[in-house]
Amino acid sequence: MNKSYVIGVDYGSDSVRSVLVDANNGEEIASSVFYYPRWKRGEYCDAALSQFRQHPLDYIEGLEATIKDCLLKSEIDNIGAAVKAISVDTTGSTPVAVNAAGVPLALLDEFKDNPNAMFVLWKDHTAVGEAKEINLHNQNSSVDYLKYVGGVYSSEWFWAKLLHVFRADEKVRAATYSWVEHCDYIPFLLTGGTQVSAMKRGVCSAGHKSLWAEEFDGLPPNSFFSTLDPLLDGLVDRLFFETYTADQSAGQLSEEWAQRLGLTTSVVVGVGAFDCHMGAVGGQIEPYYLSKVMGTSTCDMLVAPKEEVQHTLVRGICGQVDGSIIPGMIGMEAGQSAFGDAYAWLKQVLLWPTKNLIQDIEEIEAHTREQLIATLEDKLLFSLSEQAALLPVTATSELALDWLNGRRTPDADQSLKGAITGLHLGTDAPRIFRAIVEATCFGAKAIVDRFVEQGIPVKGLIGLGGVAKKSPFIMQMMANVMNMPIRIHKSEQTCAIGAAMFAATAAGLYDRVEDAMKAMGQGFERTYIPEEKWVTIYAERYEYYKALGAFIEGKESLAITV
Ligand SMILES: Nc1ncnc2c1ncn2[C@@H]1O[C@H](COP(=O)(O)OP(=O)(O)O)[C@@H](O)[C@H]1O
Ligand SMILES: O=C(CO)[C@@H](O)[C@@H](O)COP(=O)(O)O
Repeated sequence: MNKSYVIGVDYGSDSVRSVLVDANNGEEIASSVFYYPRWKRGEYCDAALSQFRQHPLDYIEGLEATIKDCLLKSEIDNIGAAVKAISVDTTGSTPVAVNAAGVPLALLDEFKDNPNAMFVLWKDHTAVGEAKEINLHNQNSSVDYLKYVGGVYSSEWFWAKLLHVFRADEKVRAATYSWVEHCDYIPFLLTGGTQVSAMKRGVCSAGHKSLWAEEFDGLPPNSFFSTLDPLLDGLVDRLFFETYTADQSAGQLSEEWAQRLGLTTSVVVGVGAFDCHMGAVGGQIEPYYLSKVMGTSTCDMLVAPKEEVQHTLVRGICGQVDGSIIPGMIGMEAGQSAFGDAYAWLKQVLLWPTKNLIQDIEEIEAHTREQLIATLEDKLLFSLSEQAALLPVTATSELALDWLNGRRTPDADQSLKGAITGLHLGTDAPRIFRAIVEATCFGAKAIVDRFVEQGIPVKGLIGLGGVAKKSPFIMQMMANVMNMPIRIHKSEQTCAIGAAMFAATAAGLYDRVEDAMKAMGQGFERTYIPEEKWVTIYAERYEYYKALGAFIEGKESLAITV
């Protein structure tokens, strides 16, 4: 029997990963990773301003390189003809300004080095002011357009970002015809789209970030946006009306891309969606289980049958959208803006002297310096975890707040900041690390609490993503803090595998993505069980965490009024 293969492409924050998968059983034949070169050099970004932009060429080069690499590594004869479909997931909201042909402005010579003409990465928070304005504007609207996105609009999302760019850059504004999400752009590119008006937009990005809802007959009307800012007048008519679930086809591979990749034009390209949504499917999500994709940030995904939850609005999450994860079910998303990024921050602080001062020590040869830095970079989090695991936890241990990149859920507010308290002369690096890890676990508990308070039961936890796989220390603490077992999925590339499952469904190899999930899912590798002896102290400290959060929030609003 001829085998069928599918490709899943997962665009993360730092790299794009592709997997070539046997569509019958989910066996991973090959995988390939490409780190965005311009992003790695820190180009077009300014962390102090929370500006994070990505050049479309980083994405396009990575797409070609990883898919070709997978095909080459597979060593399967005539593999090009056996690939049936490609699906793509990306971070989001990561939108870009495009011309009428759907070309991101940064691909035009005039804008090639202009960060405002590039993709505005999910973690770019330059639009904090615009998000606040959208929230106020909605309060004065006769229709609550934020009801399906948790009642609060975030600076991480589509409208806040595009309004910010329009205000900041007149030239970009004048050249813009429409705006598109990264996850909708890549399928459009692969299918050779030439008119942005014909681009198939996914319901996932549209519903969670752009305020598209069936109840509103699509996006909010032009009057909502033109009264927010006249610069937005008319834009909504150049965006989109229809949306599609990710099990549908966006078209077939164009002649140009078939040639570039060594595939055929009969390859089906699936409709795109966000990484964590496809990741939840790759990680075999079940109704009312919170699938936690734990990487740079977390995305906490939950599905529930439509008939059971369609009248329950959950406040303060990142949206509830019909079909955003599994077609036919309501997909709910919540998350933390910094999870692994909080550990990465501490790592960078601790490595600062090594990275900076060591350059001046002539006695150390250049390659030894580089080796030393690389080794420390590799080992630091593992070794901090080992030491932190040995520490006692008491009511007075150092306490931290995880809002280093603002707070996504509950109740998005990206202007909030992190904090560490309870420091003393005995506080060392492992103790600070322990407190930060604990804070990220408390942040995760606040999300579960919010779902439960709002009438959505959480029956269990599924752990996915880099941190879930790499850190037994963090996962055990998560189980202890939550007082709930957490099952870790086997898959190393859950998001890309999820994309491959959607590709197989879009190509018609399965009727429903649930069937693909069953046939291609890799199962779970281990479960962390709460340790009785720690549960009580974490429950006590969680109350301190909430009090610290309330204090910091109160202090900030005081500072603003002063
Ligand atoms: N040993 C470790 N312990 C805890 N966190 C880690 C460890 N190694 C890497 N990380 C964190 O994992 C995050 C990257 O997660 P990953 O899922 O690989 O990427 P992405 O979020 O781009 O999909 C980084 O923020 C990093 O700080
Ligand atoms: O916010 C979303 C999706 O809504 C994610 O794309 C974003 O958190 C990025 O995820 P990563 O942490 O890079 O895996």
